[in-house]
Amino acid sequence: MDRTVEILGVPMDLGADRRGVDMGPSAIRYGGLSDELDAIDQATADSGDVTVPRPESGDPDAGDTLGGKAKYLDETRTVCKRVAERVRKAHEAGRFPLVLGGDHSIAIGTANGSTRDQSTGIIWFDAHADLNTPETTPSGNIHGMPLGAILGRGPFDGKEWAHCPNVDPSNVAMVGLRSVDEGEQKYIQDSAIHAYSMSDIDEHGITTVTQNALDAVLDDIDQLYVSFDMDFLDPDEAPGVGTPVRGGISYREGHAALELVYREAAEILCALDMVEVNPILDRQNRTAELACELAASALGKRIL
Ligand SMILES: NC(=[NH2+])NCCC[C@H](N)C(=O)O
Ligand SMILES: [Mn+2]
Ligand SMILES: [Mn+2]
Repeated sequence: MDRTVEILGVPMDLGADRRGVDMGPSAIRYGGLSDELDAIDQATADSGDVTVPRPESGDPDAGDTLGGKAKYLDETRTVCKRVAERVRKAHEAGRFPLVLGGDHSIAIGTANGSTRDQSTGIIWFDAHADLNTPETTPSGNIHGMPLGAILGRGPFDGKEWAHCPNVDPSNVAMVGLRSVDEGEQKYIQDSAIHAYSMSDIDEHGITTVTQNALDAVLDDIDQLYVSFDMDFLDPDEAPGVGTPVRGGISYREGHAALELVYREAAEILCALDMVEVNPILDRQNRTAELACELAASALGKRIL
């Protein structure tokens, strides 16, 4: 793409039970992200990391919980506002933000920094729906809530740091689902959001499903934001993630999905995040290296 890609790390692990995803941005950089992007002549600028409070310095259950269960909500709000601010500045400078996680709660920041005044579609590649709220969450972990927050579900409604009014559920598609909680299932049934599970991928193949997801959201939007949770992939391929779920996407399917996103929507892509890399659970940085390769596919890398 013509725009310079601005790499922004968010060493955040307050939204997940398992520690370690805070080291994701380092592992992805170490895994060769800028080399991968150099190789496709993609200009990059690394603007370092957003400051994130350490879990040791806070109490998960202290402070605001939006009337339900939401661990480290105050800290998460602070981090997401910082991410949004940095992402907004990247847009103002004409750059394309590539946000490295960190747990998936940081997507609240990417979305809020990207959708101020443009109607935005989202493709959410993930084993999970991440549609929970403090009222529906089984865990209290905010990385299970970012899409719920962005869509203003339940107590997130109208919260300025979280809810993105320029994202309509009918312009959001989730791809790769295989672990969905009861409250999430209800929202999927009752709202206009598009949901594609692993069963859909079994039946139709990743290319058709990704194309359907794109067709479903590309109507009437100015721009497209892609959020990529590494647990979309099968744990055999991506063992270094916080919440692995068997039965996921293969190596080639991962690339095929993102190559298609680039082919169909490069012009209107506005931001990408690569999240949930947990180096502690990884095997010789394989998951982080895969995240680098996949980011390159999303940004235009081709085999031939
Ligand atoms: N971004 C993720 N890996 N999310 C996992 C969420 C797991 C579960 N649905 C929860 O809400 O706790
Ligand atoms: Mn997930
Ligand atoms: Mn996720």
